[in-house]
Amino acid sequence: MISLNRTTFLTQMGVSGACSTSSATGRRHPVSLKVVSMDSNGRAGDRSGSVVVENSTMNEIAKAPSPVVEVEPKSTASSWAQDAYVDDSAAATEEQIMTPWSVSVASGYNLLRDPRHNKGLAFTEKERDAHYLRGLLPPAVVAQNLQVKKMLHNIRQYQVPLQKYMAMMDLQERNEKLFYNLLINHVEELLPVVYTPTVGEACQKYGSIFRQPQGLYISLKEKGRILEVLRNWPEKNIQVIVVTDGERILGLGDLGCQGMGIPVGKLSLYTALGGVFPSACLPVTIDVGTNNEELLNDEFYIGLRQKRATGQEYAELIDEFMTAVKQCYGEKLLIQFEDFANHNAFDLLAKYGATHLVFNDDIQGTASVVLAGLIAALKFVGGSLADHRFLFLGAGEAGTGIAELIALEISKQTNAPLEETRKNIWLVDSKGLIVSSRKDTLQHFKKPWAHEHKPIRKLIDAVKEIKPTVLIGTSGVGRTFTKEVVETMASINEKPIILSLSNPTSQSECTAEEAYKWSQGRAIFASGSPFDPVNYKGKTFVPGQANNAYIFPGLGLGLIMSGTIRVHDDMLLAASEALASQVTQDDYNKGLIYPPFTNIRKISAHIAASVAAKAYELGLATRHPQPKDLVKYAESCMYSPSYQNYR
Ligand SMILES: NC(=O)C1=CN([C@@H]2O[C@H](COP(=O)(O)OP(=O)(O)OC[C@H]3O[C@@H](n4cnc5c(N)ncnc54)[C@H](OP(=O)(O)O)[C@@H]3O)[C@@H](O)[C@H]2O)C=CC1
Ligand SMILES: CC(=O)C(=O)O
Ligand SMILES: [Mg+2]
Repeated sequence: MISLNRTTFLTQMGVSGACSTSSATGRRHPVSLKVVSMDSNGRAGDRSGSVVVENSTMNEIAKAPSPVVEVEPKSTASSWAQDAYVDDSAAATEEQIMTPWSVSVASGYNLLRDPRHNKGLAFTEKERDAHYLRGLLPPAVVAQNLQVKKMLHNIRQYQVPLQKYMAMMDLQERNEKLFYNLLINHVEELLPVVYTPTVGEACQKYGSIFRQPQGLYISLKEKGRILEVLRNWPEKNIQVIVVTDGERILGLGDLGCQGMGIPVGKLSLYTALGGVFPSACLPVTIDVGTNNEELLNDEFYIGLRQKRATGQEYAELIDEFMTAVKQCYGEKLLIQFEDFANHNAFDLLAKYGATHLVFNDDIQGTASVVLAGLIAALKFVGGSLADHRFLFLGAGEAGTGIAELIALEISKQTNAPLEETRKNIWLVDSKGLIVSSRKDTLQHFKKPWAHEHKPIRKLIDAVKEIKPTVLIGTSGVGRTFTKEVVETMASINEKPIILSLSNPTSQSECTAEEAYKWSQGRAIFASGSPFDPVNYKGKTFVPGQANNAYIFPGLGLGLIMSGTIRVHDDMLLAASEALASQVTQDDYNKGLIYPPFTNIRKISAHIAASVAAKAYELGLATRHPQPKDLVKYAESCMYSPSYQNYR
């Protein structure tokens, strides 16, 4: 049995119009949300409580009275999306995974409560008649753009960012298309609401603001039953999972189960910025406990109240998860690891990189976005990457990930061995400069950076000694780029490149204002979380946002649309080059090394096309034939947040 998304199934079955049917009580009433689920024996049962279809087979369901059908616009996009959803040849059979098969058919009261299909006041008169909505809505019929205007107005009324976040999450749970229309069309204003910095505060307070669950929670309680848990998710055709175990949420540390805000936020960017269909996205939090005492003692904490499981217990749960999702969703499922602590992150990437389509956003996505910024920054500082010296504060996932990709790019450009190109890159961790005398005590991911040098304890001394042209903050500790550090960078360089990557804003190594003021307006500056433009001595400086959000949506789209089965470093390099190529002269004139997020869908299409092209070149793409114009193809694949007409 193939699995279909709701719309595809209904369209293929040729069903249209609304209908009446019998409920469990025998009362005739308009079909409301009908959710038919099948057990392993092919029997269907009710999952909504509104309509029961017992002992039905697929054919019987197909013959069932006609439900509401979305009329898909005739475009390549919808055909790609539908193809993508039905193409689960690599996935396990229904019998193997015992997944209940579900079809939702919404009308009437339940249609208004189905976020994927709800249009609120935008339902037309015809739709109100056809779908049993008469009387359930006030008389006004409004266009989607007016709804967007109203929501934006309402959100702007909130002074507290967390309230804006909650309003956005409520909207996502109420009317998905309106949520995405609003986010896509006001991305610069709303990205800081659904993403960093506000999502950080939301995770810290997730328990107390918890209303409607989002995403899938897999805790130690579900050990041995993960396949069964995946079955409870209403969508079967998942193309991308963002998963965290909550141990390193932004620079805020261990937030346990409350890290869920991150996969939810990242996946909403997959859709808004990269055009991946929301129904194909699955946010997951793996809860193995938390070592955060404050949360363990918080009466509103939503996770397991125990210390983190480690070692074999941890590994077994992750392994069961990785096996189950591949079995359920197939080999082409993209799994993005997010905000794991570094003592697990590198090992998970190495282990599953060989068997799954996995990608660590903190290590690889961050590396790709920073490399893009550095390529663009060469316009200001001249030379090639090989001419520069790099110093990092922070030698974890982000720091060593970026360092390695820079070294790889230089190695490719100069044909110098990787070991050689690493020598211009220095990292400082919490114990000081990473040098060879520390090698025996270093974690494995730091060892390649242990160069010959006398030990140096403090960042400022490392800056004076190494004389970097580029200073990158990946420490997760705010205000560590002090006045002295920035001034020293400015005394060494005409145009010092300073990137404060740590999130959220409170953890940024310095603010935009500090970077410009202390460097007398000479710094090329970008930060992980957004800062407002700064006025210094009558001139306006616009800081860029060096955040992996520029990369992962386009990278993910490129992998998905080409049916790629493994991530390769060359794809990260291709993504960097594609992003850097999107910085316009106008952006350079403003001092920017990243293009504005306003054009992000176009940028993502270019990134997706470059990644897909690389995947085809490497023989890792499985979707054939290769589309002629990959940029156009990527654009045509993207989810549209405009309402569809219901017959
Ligand atoms: N802008 C972006 O797109 C991204 C930003 N980030 C941000 O980067 C930060 C770090 O993330 P990640 O690399 O995953 O975290 P890790 O925990 O893997 O690494 C943190 C590193 O910082 C070092 N460190 C901690 N405190 C200090 C200090 N006071 N002085 C010097 N070094 C210190 C640690 O040292 P030690 O090893 O000795 O413990 C470690 O090497 C986070 O704030 C995160 O939000 C992450 C990914 C993407
Ligand atoms: C942006 C991001 O992934 C982080 O701060 O962890
Ligand atoms: Mg992250």
